[in-house]
Amino acid sequence: MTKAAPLLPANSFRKQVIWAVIAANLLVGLLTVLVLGNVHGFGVPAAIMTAVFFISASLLAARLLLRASAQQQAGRESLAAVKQAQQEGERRWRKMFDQSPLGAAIVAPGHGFLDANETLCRILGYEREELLAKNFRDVMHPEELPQELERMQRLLTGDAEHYNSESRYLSQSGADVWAQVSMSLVKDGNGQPLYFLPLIQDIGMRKQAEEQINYLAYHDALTGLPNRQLAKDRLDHAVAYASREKSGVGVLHLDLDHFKAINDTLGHPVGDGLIKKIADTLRDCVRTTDTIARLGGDEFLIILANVIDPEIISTIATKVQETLGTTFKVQGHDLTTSVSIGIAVYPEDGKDFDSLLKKADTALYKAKASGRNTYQFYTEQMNNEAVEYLKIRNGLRQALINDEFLLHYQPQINLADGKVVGVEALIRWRHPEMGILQPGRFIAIAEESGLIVPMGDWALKHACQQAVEWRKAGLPPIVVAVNLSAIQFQRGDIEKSVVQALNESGHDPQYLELELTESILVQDIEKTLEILKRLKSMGIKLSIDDFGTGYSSLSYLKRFDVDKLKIDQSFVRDMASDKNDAAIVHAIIQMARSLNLQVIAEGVEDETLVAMLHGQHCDEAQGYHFARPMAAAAFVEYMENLIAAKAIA
Ligand SMILES: Nc1nc2c(ncn2[C@@H]2O[C@H](COP(=O)(O)O[C@H]3[C@@H](O)[C@H](n4cnc5c(=O)[nH]c(N)nc54)O[C@@H]3COP(=O)(O)O)[C@@H](O)[C@H]2O)c(=O)[nH]1
Repeated sequence: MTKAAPLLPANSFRKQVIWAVIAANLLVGLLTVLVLGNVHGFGVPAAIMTAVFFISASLLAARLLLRASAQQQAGRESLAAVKQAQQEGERRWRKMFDQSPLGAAIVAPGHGFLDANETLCRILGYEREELLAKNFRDVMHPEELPQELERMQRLLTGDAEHYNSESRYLSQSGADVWAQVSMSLVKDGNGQPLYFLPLIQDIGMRKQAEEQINYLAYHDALTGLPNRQLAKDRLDHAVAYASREKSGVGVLHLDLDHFKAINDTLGHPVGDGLIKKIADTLRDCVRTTDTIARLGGDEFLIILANVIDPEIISTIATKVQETLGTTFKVQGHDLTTSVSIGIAVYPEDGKDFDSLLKKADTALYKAKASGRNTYQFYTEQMNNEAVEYLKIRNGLRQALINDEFLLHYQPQINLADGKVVGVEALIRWRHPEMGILQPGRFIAIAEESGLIVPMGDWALKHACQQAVEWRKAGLPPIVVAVNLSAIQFQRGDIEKSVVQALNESGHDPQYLELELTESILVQDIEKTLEILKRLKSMGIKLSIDDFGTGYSSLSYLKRFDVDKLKIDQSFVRDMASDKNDAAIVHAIIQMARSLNLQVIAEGVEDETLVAMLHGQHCDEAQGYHFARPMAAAAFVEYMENLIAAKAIA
């Protein structure tokens, strides 16, 4: 607009000239009328006609002149406007180029820099002159160069018009610069390449965030070790490599023994500290080509790649056990731990992560079950056991809902007069597929899952109800002994369960005996003492089961005010042939007598044992010699037979 302003005076001057011409023509017209009319003798009309013609012609000429002038003027104006617009466009483009938040450059088809804006200089860390002295190839990352040149070549050959890519560049200091590039090729009117126009956005922050997210997705936050996802990836690679090289892969599943106790007693920060130290220690046990991963909690995974001699797996397992067997100092605590290891091997035990880990897990379970601090290779036999284990574990909850449990009762005999003084209630499971299962098959699993609590409540309730029914059926009053698990003391409300079982059934507490294991008495002693005191005050009897196999401490016998010791059947069974067992049984009976406790021997299978126990003044006995555990109805029959036999005698 500033350049258009001087056109106006020229325009009005031109109009003034034209109007002057018209005025002159009019004047000439008038003079013509006067001269022709007066001098040459034209008649007035003819003179007027001539003048009118003259004037009209003048006016027409003036109009044409004016129009032509206006058109000429407009042409000149539009040319100037185009020029002005062009200049304006260039100015805008330059401003955009210079001030763009994107790095921009003009690069010759031969890759030399023709121009570069401030942002690009800043992204790459160059002064403008320095950058313009470079070639575009100089700032490309060597690893990206071949692809990037190929893409640019495609623009030159017309195979592509434009491309976007994420590429690495090199900054002036040699650091990697991640950028999003949008590249176009500008051509002239004949389609000949003029220059490349790359627009470059620094995406370093985004890449950093992506890398961080990626790292977290594949690593354990506490130890920095690969997590399960990355372990799977590494195992897949190790298996692919081993398959090409005809070698093996060892998968070692580690689980720390009794780690929970450290967490529970010293707190989670100490537990975490120990896990970190163990992770560091494990790193030193294997080659850099092997993988140590943390699967969570106290579980680790070692992947031994390219195993040529399988012996190496045992060697590493032993090394790991020995190394982790040392003392770790964590927050001022000296901690010792041990580890159980389950091992599966590619290709024998599986070909993928899931099957190898599953088998290593099965072997780990076996290692735990066989006393911990050991390692076990997977065997097919373990698989059968694992399948059964899972079947039982999954079926237990349903068994409670479907009322699949039942109690059998084994008589307890007074050795002095041969009378039945009690029964032990022993649980069984009528499994829908596997038939009647003995407690040895499922009690430990029920303890592990916590289901022993509702199962124990069920046994208490049904044993009390049964005792009441027997009384109603006319049997003499006898004590019913119910086994309790340590887990019922830890996780359940045993006092409430007992009271409820007694109240609901109406059973006399004097005829209820609770069989406790020694492990119950050594856990949370003060709390257990209080509970047992209250139960005893109700008239309930307490016996200690499997006596001799545990801590066998005299102090707790006194403190807990128990009524009876039950000598474990492992001593009773062989006491006739094994002097040591005989001595242990004798010592337990003597100790019980001196503490004024009743004593019962379990596992009595023959008359010789009965005679020996009677001779040593053992109070009671239980075993196959008298009767096997039996169903409630069978017990009624058993008792009626006994009573009838006595009556006849
Ligand atoms: N927490 C709970 N534990 C329970 C419950 N019911 C049972 N159990 C525990 O299971 C253990 C195994 O019981 P079971 O398989 O029934 O075996 C008992 C007897 O059948 C067996 N026994 C008895 N006499 C003999 C014999 O002469 N020879 C021989 N080889 N075995 C015999 O001993 C088991 C009784 O042992 P105990 O309890 O130590 O007296 C069992 O030990 C219970 O701990 C339950 O409801 N809850």
